[in-house]
Amino acid sequence: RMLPIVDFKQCRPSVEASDKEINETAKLLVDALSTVGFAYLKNCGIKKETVEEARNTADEIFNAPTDKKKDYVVDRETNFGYIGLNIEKVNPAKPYDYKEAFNVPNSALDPSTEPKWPHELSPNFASLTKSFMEDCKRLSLRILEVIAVGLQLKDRHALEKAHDCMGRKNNMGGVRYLYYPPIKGELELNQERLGEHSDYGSITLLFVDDNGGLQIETEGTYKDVPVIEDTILINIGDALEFWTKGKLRSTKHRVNIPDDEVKRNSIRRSIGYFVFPDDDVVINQPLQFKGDADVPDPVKDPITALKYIQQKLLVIHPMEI
Ligand SMILES: O=C(O)CCC(=O)C(=O)O
Ligand SMILES: [Fe+2]
Repeated sequence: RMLPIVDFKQCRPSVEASDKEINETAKLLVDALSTVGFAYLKNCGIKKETVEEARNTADEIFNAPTDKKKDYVVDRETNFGYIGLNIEKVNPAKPYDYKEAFNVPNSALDPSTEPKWPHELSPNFASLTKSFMEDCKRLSLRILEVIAVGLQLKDRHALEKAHDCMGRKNNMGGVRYLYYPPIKGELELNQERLGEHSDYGSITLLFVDDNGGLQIETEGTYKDVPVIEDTILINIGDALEFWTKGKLRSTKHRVNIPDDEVKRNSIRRSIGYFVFPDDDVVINQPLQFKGDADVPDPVKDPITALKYIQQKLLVIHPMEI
């Protein structure tokens, strides 16, 4: 097994943990995230049923006829909505991804916005997604605190403070439902279900189903990440790798098209909860570690999370379905 399993039982959002317990978990988690860049999280506090419900309500969208789904095609301004099969390349050097997706960015939860929720296709999608995102936010803030402890930051709440807008506007994170249909017809050479990429943000919570198929790059080759029941996956994104000057590792990963007939004919589903620093967080401002001298001056050439991530997004151009 390549990825460590980190038991989050003592650190779950609703639990009062002792410093000793937090420190132990923090060490294991940061060890994993600074080497492999991925870890399994056990006892994360989000119920299996909650994830199942969210998945099932998203299935109602994916199972709708194509012309219905077209009504909810992703809005390029807000990033809210549906992305069809063979539309997006997360690896621009590869053919289109053999996947469908539905994006719900954090801004969709802001009271000031009116996203076009697909009530007609899935009546409970909006409410279940909102409460799922609320759960993910709580867990993510807790994980950020534990990571800050593991990194020995001067202020153990420094990372949480940089994510204050999670779940509303001015933060590029959000949830993405992924739906990988059975493989049919001609494929392009080297086509994947999801091309090689690293995530852009701080951390990602990944909820995969039982089908397997995720692979991560280790020492130049892609290796299968086995499914472990009752765990979720967590990984580091580019912005946090950049901010920590490489202490935490953003590892490339993909979902390949399986050779196995049964797997090719199965639907695979996953949900990613993407955590990003708030838009205005300056991620080239060095983090402060315990023992560091006094607070340094603000950098002269600030790179905000928004600027950093927008630059990365330029390489992906979703088209109309
Ligand atoms: O579907 C998966 O397991 C991986 C999803 C992923 O890596 C992503 O959406 O960034
Ligand atoms: Fe990813």
